[in-house]
Amino acid sequence: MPAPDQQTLLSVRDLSIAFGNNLVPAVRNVSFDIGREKVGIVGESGSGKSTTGRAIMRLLPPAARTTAAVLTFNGIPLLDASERDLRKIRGKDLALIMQDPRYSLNPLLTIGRQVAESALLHLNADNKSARRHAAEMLSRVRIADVERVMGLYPHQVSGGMGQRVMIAMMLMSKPKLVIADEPTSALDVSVRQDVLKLLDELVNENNSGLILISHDIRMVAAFCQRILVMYKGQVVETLSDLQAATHPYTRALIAAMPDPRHPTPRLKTLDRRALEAAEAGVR
Ligand SMILES: Nc1ncnc2c1ncn2[C@@H]1O[C@H](COP(=O)(O)OP(=O)(O)OP(=O)(O)O)[C@@H](O)[C@H]1O
Repeated sequence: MPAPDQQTLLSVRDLSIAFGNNLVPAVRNVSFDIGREKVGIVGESGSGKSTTGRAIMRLLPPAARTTAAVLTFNGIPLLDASERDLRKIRGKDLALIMQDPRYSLNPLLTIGRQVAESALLHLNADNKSARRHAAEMLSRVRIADVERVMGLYPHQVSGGMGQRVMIAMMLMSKPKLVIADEPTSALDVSVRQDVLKLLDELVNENNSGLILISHDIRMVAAFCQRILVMYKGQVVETLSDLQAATHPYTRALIAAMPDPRHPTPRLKTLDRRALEAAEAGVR
């Protein structure tokens, strides 16, 4: 019997997704398992990372045709689940943190009200204890002056603070699995590392699984035990150490990201021709 934290939370086998009449699928035969561990999905823009994350949440638009041999979360086959079942899973056991808190927070509700609503919904709390849970969770994400911030509207807080609020809301229910889709790319560079560290800390504390989606392979490597590299909708390589990268696309991604230990004046750009040639050689 595997140790509890090795148990599979999410199983994905041969996940493929096509949009509308497009013959080329945006995601092709993606397979992986994840337990209570941190797994990164990396790739350039358009490689299919977000579409994969949204398919797991069952949040793709109706134009998306999703097929999979297996897509189960916590033993529940997600493709067969009703909208009612999905609503019970989302936000409670399976949480999504998106790129830009400005679009994920409700502009019409104060921060305090929306964080408290998350407690009302997922912790079975009454109004008074929901507000207390909200205040506790906001201090947990290192927001100083919680009472004042609870009275503010989303447009009155910075991007970094907005993302802390999102993290507080999403992690309130101690979800089994968190999907963070470019959680810091809309934020000022100076606060990115702090927000990631905070997310990492809370995921560790709750013993949740994490799927961290990003184009920044070095950043993902700093937080995740395993990295899936996506290229044109497929997983081309799975790594636990960047040094072990063999696929030319992965190497190109690594070379295209700044290494803080070895700053260089110019970064390499992806060499499309070499990649296409390598791909043709594989076929
Ligand atoms: N709603 C949609 N309708 C049609 N095509 C879509 C839709 N959503 C995504 N796609 C297509 O699916 C492919 C994969 O997009 P996806 O957003 O998953 O990539 P990504 O790797 O997450 O990139 P980014 O980092 O830019 O979000 C792209 O070719 C995109 O145009």
